[in-house]
Amino acid sequence: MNIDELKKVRRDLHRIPEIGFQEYKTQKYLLEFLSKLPQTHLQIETWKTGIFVRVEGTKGEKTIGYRADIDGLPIKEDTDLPFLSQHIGQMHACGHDFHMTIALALVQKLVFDRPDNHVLIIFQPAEEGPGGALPMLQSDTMKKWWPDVIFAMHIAPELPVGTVSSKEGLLFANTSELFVDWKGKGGHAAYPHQTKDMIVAASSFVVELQQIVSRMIDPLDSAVISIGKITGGFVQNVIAENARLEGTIRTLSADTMDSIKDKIEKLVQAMEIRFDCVGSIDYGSNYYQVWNNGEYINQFEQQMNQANIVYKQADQAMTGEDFGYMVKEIPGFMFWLGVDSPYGLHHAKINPNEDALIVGLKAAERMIRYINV
Ligand SMILES: CC(=O)N[C@@H](CCC[C@H](N)C(=O)O)C(=O)O
Repeated sequence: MNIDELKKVRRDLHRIPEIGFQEYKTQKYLLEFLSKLPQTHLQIETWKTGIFVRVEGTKGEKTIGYRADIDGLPIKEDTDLPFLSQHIGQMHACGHDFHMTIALALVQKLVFDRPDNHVLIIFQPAEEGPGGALPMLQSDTMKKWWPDVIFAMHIAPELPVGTVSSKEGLLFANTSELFVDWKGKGGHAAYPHQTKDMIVAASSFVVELQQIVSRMIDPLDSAVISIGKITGGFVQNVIAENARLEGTIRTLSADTMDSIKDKIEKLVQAMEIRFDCVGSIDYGSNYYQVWNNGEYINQFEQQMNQANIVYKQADQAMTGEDFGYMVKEIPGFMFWLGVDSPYGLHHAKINPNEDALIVGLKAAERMIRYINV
């Protein structure tokens, strides 16, 4: 695909974002694209809303895995792009439209100019939640086509086009979702003493929560607790009987994650006593950290230098990625692809520079053809 074809595919996909495990139109689009390629050395198997694509290598000694995530986010797009999301309230605000486009272009290149090794391209649903990587990893198709090495990319709005970035060891954090439901007693807004106000309980809890990271975690360690959504109540003059908080916890180690969860549980108990209410915690989905293999990061840096793509040393980030489960089981790595957008990941105005599609394709293809397994 040339840049115009890459842009077209990216824009088609950008128009139809779908959240985790509902990527039906996305899967259909991907399958239609793949069905138009010569099928002789191509094997395609669907898994839920995801797809496994295997390109048979000419020598076939090893299998190189490459993973692209395919889901969008429940965000209302706030751009004036002509290819704006057609699904109101859903958006590719994390670059998965880029990731898929590059993966499709990669398959196309590889079927016309086959590599020595086999290649397994994984179109994975539900990266933003509840997580498709772990169940895909455990699937029969994955076991049958198990790769010897695996890698993936993620767009980086803060990096210029022409740049990639990564590091050995920990790249992305351990994550856990956090949902807390509060149940008290509703009533008339003028008679608060007859109620158990869950707006006040939930608000106090959010404020107290901030002190776990700032006062109870070693400042030389790092952690994040963010609440992204609060719901509760029905109308301005009725005290809310229920409230719900939705957030996420990020840590650099599994031990710190356990310690934070323990502190959150104690805080909920304390709030139950203070507000005479019931708090219930659900940790939703948890992602294992992304740990990059040092040997492959060295190779990646060398290959990028030879391809005239600028390689920068990355810092570890508090983003999460269920790709962490894949590199836990299979040696590999993840890297950032510079897309130069003033708005960051998960922002309703993010608009990555499409020139980066060529760079991402070149970087991925180079690794697939030249990685030394
Ligand atoms: C790359 C990226 O932005 N990933 C997401 C993963 C979210 C996992 C889960 N829903 C959670 O919030 O813990 C991220 O927000 O980092």
